[in-house]
Amino acid sequence: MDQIPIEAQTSAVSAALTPMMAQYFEIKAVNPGYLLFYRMGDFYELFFEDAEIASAALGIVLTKRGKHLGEDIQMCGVPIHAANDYLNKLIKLGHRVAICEQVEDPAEAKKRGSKSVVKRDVVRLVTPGTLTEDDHLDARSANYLAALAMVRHGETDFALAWADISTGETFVADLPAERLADELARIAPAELLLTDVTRQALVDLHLFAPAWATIASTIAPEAADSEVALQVLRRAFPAAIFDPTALSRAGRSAMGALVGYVDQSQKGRTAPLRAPMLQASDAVMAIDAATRASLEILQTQRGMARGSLRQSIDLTVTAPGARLLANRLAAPLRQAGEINARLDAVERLVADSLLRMRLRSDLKAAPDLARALSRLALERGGPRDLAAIGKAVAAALELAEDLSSQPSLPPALTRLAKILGAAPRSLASELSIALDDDLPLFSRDGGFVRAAYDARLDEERALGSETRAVVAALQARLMDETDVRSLKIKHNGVLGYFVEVPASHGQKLLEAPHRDVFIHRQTLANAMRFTTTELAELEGRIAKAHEAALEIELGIFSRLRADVLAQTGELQALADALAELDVAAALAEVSATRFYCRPQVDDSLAFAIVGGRHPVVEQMVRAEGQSFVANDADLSGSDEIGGGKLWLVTGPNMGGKSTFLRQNALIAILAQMGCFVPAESAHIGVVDRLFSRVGASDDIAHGRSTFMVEMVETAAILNRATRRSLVVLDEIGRGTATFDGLSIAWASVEALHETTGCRALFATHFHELTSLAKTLTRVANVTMKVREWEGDVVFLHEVGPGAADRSYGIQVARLAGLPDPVIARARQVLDILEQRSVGTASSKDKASVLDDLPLFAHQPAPAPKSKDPIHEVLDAVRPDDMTPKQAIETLYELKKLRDDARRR
Ligand SMILES: Nc1ncnc2c1ncn2[C@@H]1O[C@H](COP(=O)(O)OP(=O)(O)OP(=O)(O)O)[C@@H](O)[C@H]1O
Repeated sequence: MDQIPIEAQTSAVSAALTPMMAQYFEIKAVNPGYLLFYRMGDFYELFFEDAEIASAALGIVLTKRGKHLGEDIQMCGVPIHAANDYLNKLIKLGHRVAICEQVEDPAEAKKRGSKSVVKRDVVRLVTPGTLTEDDHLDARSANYLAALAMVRHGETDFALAWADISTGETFVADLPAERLADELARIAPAELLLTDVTRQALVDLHLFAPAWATIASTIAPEAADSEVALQVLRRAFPAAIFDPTALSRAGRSAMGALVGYVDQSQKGRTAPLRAPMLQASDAVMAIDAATRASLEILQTQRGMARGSLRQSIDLTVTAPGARLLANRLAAPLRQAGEINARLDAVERLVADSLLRMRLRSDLKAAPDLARALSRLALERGGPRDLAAIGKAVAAALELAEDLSSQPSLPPALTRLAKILGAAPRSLASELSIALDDDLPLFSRDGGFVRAAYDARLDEERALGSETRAVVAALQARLMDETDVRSLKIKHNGVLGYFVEVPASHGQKLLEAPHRDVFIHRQTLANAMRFTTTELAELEGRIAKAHEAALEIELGIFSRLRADVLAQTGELQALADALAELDVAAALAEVSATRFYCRPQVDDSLAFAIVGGRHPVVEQMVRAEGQSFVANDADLSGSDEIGGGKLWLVTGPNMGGKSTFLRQNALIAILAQMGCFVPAESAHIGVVDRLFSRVGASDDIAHGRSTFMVEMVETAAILNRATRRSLVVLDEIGRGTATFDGLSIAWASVEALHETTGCRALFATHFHELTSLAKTLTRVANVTMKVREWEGDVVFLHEVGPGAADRSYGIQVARLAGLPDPVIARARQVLDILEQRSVGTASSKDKASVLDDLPLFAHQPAPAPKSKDPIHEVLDAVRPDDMTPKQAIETLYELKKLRDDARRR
């Protein structure tokens, strides 16, 4: 546990308990639901229940000090210098914190009487959705605050507004109830604001997802009132850039709640929220939460970045680029025109590797402009943020130069070049002239303005250093006068400047004649410290010069800050352009280095992939020195033939079905986000909704079994998929009795084919389903090829026409290490079951055969395997006796034997 000196925490409490507690309760009462960080000297103190919560969460000592209504007051505290870390921990655990500062000098309070309490006020509410500091944020992910509003007028019932106050991005969308879950899964807000009434309505409609409970923050009904919202929004955005009446009532209400909450949390400071972008519901590919999870788009099902699509293709070189890439992956487009415009930019950069390299290298010099700008606007920024803005502008100008010399740029890149070229050059040069190379984090620390930038500042600084020379001269003189050669003038935070002599010389200075000059300050074990009137005077002069210099620096800081904020709009546009260019160059880099191809994207119902690969598994397989087997998929259809094709995929476990299914869904996502795809060629008619259920798992936490989850999700697909959708389903119906499962799978395939007409891949172990291809015209059977070799199964990972005749379940079980007796027994049972189904025995006989099957005790020993040439070689080998040359030759021999066996 962290130990914080208790005396330091408690002295102030016992000194003025009652009036201070009164103040504490007053502040606490207006900030319900927040842990109150109550500033006392160098600590933030927490009391009562807050103290219990914080001490448990942070692992810090809980103390008791003083009494309130006869009860001990629980208390704990965190030191100011470490407060950020503690705050971070609390927010990550889902707490909300009110920061209450002393807002007057304690000396002022004393003037009102010795018992007066220093005035305090809450200066900021810190919640998961309102973070701005780099320490609290993941640089490469957005941090959204969302507000969900409901207006039950029969028109648009729900609207969602969301913003990242660390960058200013703001969005609003009207949403039908059934799309709420999809949108929230896409945006993944850190905090969701809603009223109790809205929450209850969602619960009643069975729309309140359990996961939302952890991010929900309740707001008062007035905060979401659509009329109040109008006023809030008119105050927040100039009429020229945003007209709140253009929003639906629900939209207004959501935006009003969002802006109101941000204002309240920042206590009078204005977050640089941008005019909200209206999101049309048909602009992006609909991908529900289960599909996102199953395809592991932004993170794996275990919540890890490693292994996700995002991690695999994120070659961006800036944090804003990484955030934009994640947003694009989460929201692939639906308009072929827009998709192709993005692809044009990528294609241009794929073709010109020199340009791509230059852009990526120049982009590296561009810091996170949007976040620096936001911190400056919220008065939380320092000199480094100013410098970041200057550097980003300089990088933008450099990039504009790179692009301007290029012939035949596609419109998307021309647009970016134009925005980058318009970056405020004079601002960047002013910032680079003004700011030093080595910068402190806070402006209050001073020392960040370059020499020769401001004549008055130089003067004060010179005065400061001159006076330091005077101190050195004084030291030399005192040395001579006292004849103590080891006399030194030193400085520390407690005493300021002082004269120090070794203890052995101390007595001399306490006596005449020196005692008239030297005033004793402190005696240490081996030194004695003094001051002199002259030294105190000098110290005053140094402090004054330092103060004057700091004041000038702070003046320069606020002027530069104002210059920057005056150009907020232009700088935000610049930040967008930098991020867009980074994404285009990164996607081009992925596409070029991994041999992706440009997909043909149009409004047809095509889905023809030649030589498709799984973007993530391919990387993993390659890392292990193996090669990935490319596979074709053709689900293309047309309205004339009633929709797209449905492929029934059979094959053993581990055969590569899931990989094949997922890779096609991921190829659709990559194409529609504007990236090349891992294939030799791809023709994709825009997919409106993507559904993927691959490897469903149970949801015990929410009381739903595997089978129930699977059925709920299948229902969602059958009800919501359209002819333009792509559906990827794995083993529907496996979680129940065979005949029930088969019937459900059968009926689902029929429904997808007859009613929906979507393009679909349907993997199954029910081989009976493959007969559907005979009756349903757009259904085709494909299978994952395997080869049997000496009782083992070799997976070729190759998709070919036809249906699997066997499941190879027992071979896979053996590979997985099931004990030999169990495997042998399984083979016996399988033989008998297979005989039954072929019908070589009467049913009575079959039943009795099964009854009579010997159990483990009587079963024969597993048949000896035929001699394996590889084992023979291995048995003969004695590594200790081999030379390196012999070893390598043996390795070649083994590999050849394995390859020969495979070919057999
Ligand atoms: N096309 C491929 N090329 C190379 N290796 C592959 C390919 N497809 C799959 N694999 C490898 O095979 C492993 C198993 O694949 P996958 O999980 O897709 O099989 P499956 O048939 O879906 O099995 P299950 O039904 O048990 O989930 C993968 O982890 C991967 O290492």
